Amino acid sequence: MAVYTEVPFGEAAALAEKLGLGTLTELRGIQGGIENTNYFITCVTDGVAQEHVLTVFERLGFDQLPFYLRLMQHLARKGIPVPGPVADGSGEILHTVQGKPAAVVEKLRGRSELSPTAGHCQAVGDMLARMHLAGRDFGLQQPNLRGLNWWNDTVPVVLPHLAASQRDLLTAELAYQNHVAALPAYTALPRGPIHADLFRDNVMFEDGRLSGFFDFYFAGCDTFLFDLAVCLNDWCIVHAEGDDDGQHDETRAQAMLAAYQAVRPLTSAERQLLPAMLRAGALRFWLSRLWDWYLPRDAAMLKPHDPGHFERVLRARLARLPDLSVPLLDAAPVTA
Ligand SMILES: Nc1ncnc2c1ncn2[C@@H]1O[C@H](COP(=O)(O)OP(=O)(O)O)[C@@H](O)[C@H]1O
Ligand SMILES: N[C@@H](CCOP(=O)(O)O)C(=O)O
Repeated sequence: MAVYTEVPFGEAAALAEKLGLGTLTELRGIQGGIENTNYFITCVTDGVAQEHVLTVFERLGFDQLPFYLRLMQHLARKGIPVPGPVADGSGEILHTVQGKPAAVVEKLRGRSELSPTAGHCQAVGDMLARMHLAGRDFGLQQPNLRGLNWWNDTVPVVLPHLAASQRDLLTAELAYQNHVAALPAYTALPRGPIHADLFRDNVMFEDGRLSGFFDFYFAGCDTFLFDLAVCLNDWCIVHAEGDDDGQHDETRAQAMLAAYQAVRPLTSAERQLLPAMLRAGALRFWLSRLWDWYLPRDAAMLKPHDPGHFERVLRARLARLPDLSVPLLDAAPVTA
């Protein structure tokens, strides 16, 4: 668990009261997560206890946060199961805790599904496509802050820590992704607000049904295809504790792709660039994990993710392109 900022009970209680949540009775640091400080807060009003999540943002600034919080609000209002941020009396959803930006959002029901079936992947593909459609008329713009520019800036920072074969792979893949970004097909890819980190631990299921997407704090405007590739790389691979080889599980991958396409069919440019985006998704998380690993921040409890996993995923995407031939669908696309 990462608790970078210890929040005094009194300060959390004052915020809860300001937000009309009632009397704070419990403030509990959350297991899991790596980026921000998170607490479950329990508040009581008229004898009824309700839980929310208090997030103190560690890297994102006051100027960047309205994009994420308003996006969550926008999607929640459009029926996408996303935790809505709690506003104060004046409608403000961005707050301050320990001098840092903070938000309080609804607590989703359910739990993460770390060993997903094809059914779970189907549910995620369906909701991901609905989310992409629902985000098309969102008014704020912000780039994916962990996109190509960040990769170009960060690769030189981690290279000195790596073995020669890793340096070669990272450098070559970065060059390839810069090449892809300049292709006309890439420019033609449909774009909009994307989650950009929709891993298994950022989705909740309750009684087998998808109950929500959360952790939008890596979201940004980017290609929908990148978002889908990030999901395929996490939800639809053969997971073997400690020694996975990054290979796709074809059944789950097809389930996710088919469900996504039943809502928003991929364009020809997207079909063409899916393999490149699978590589991009692997590069993105290999790089951020290397960065967290070799340049760690102080946290009360923090378990960095294994960078080697995404190195294996990237090598697997290079060695064998998965058979992700996109099935032709009869289903009429859903419009938002
Ligand atoms: N809205 C929410 N509803 C329920 N649980 C949540 C919610 N937000 C966060 N959590 C819990 O907190 C953990 C860490 O949150 P996460 O957003 O992944 O952290 P980080 O901000 O560090 O990325 C999650 O694994 C989940 O258990
Ligand atoms: N999903 C990323 C890490 C991002 O942090 P989290 O808060 O979603 O755990 C990864 O697995 O590297």
